[in-house]
Amino acid sequence: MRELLTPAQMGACDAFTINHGTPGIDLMERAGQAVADVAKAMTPKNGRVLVLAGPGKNGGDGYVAARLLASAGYDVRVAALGDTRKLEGDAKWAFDGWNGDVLPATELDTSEFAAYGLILDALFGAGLTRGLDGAAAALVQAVNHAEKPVLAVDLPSGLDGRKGQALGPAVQATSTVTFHRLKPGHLLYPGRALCGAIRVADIGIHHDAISAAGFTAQLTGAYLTEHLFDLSADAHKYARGHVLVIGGPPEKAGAGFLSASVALRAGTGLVTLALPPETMAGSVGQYPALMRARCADARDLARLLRDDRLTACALGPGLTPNEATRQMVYAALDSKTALVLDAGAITAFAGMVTPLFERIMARSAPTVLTPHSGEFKRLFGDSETNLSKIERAQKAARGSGAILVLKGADTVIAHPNGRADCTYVNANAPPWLATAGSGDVLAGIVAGLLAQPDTAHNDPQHQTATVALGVWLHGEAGQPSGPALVATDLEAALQTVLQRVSPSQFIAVQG
Ligand SMILES: NC(=O)C1=CN([C@@H]2O[C@H](COP(=O)(O)OP(=O)(O)OC[C@H]3O[C@@H](n4cnc5c(N)ncnc54)[C@H](OP(=O)(O)O)[C@@H]3O)[C@@H](O)[C@H]2O)[C@@H](O)CC1
Ligand SMILES: [K+]
Repeated sequence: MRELLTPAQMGACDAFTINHGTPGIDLMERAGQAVADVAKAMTPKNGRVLVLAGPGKNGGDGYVAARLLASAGYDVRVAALGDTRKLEGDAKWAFDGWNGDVLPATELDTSEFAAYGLILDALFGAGLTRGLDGAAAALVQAVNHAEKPVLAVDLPSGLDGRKGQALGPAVQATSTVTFHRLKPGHLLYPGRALCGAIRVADIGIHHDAISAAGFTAQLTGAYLTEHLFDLSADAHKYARGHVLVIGGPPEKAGAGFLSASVALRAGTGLVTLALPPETMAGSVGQYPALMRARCADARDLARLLRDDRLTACALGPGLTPNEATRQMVYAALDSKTALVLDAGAITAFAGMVTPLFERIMARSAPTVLTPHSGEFKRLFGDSETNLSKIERAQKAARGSGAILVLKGADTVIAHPNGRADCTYVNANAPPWLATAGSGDVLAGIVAGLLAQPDTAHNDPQHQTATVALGVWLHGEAGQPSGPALVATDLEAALQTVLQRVSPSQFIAVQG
């Protein structure tokens, strides 16, 4: 269930299934049934349900659901947008199966919406081609104004299922039932907020359909923990990797400490925090599990990176975006370690990306860039308005040679190969994870995971899954604190999450 399908890919899955012998009306019947089942759970038996049916197959699902709800004893009213005489194919079949009245939606008295227990939005789904206007826009606005429970069929009407954006008005749903697999629009903001609670219903799509139609990305999840390094009981600490984190000046030194301490928590064997002399002086006694090294400039860094036991390096948290940082990034890019570039190390290259991308592309070890949307714009611009966030991350990964972590409430992870099986969307991050230092923690987790030996080999799927695992762990760790979360809480929370999901089967022998 982890593949994400664009509406076009979902349409191809429908067509594949139909071509392999399942009539389209069977798919529509199951879709309508799934919608009716959720509707029944949302409104009391015999309650009043208003079904708004559109001009295509989304409307068809609505007519099926109307029939099933009416036969289950609900008081169902159906209003159609568009000329029902123009309905064709499966949608016409579903319309013909509805025995009750159908009111033109333009004749609805929207002030009566408040009298319904549930509004079923079956206006537009996968076939939305443009922003809503005219009668459709007015209807959607009336639905939102009514402040009643709304169940959206497949997608809230007006929402683009590929991009997760609405060009015009869009339904604010309480719940959304979609079919077979999630679509990007269910996860990418603002789409995710429009969907409410999302359910994915099985409608009997052929099991080979996705391999034939393709998918666009995968949803992260607990399954990624299979990429956690499985510690053998007698593992030497060097066998678990060694991360070098570069810390910044005293006023931003906390960032490096956050990254370094969680890199250790993520399971790497050793972490060295490289600090400029003025920060070094003030840090004695803090974080005793970390090693420290003096690093005043790029030359010092190059010297530190000559230690071939280092397996990953994180650079950027707490660093000032300037020439000195650029030189440090170049020194790190010349090394053979996995590299995570974040914050100051990203912004330092605003408007001068060519030498950065050339050097990333020349590396054999993985390089990870972790921009939030502002940092992303500084490196890649923001002119590609027709691309979804997934497509923008894939394009930026291809253009830079880096594994891209485009952060946000809907973080996208993409490998430069652009493949869907090396692209992820993360959806477990609570809103309060957007807090000072949270990005530093993420950079540390990712570096700590990449440092471990399983990830050193050059398999793009494994590397991207490891980065995606880091993003997922960060989201999991962010959940328990609630809105009071501060970044330092994430370290202990990460420990709890890893206790829960760790693959190690250590059995203590008692005397
Ligand atoms: N067998 C299957 O495939 C299955 C499909 N299923 C269901 O089918 C749904 C997809 O159906 P669909 O492809 O007919 O598209 P749908 O969303 O109903 O809209 C198309 C209509 O809207 C119109 N229109 C578009 N944009 C507009 C706008 N801005 N403003 C005004 N009009 C606009 C467009 O007109 P046109 O663009 O041609 O002018 C066309 O008339 C899918 O979401 C799922 O619910 C399930 O039953 C499972 C089996
Ligand atoms: K809909």
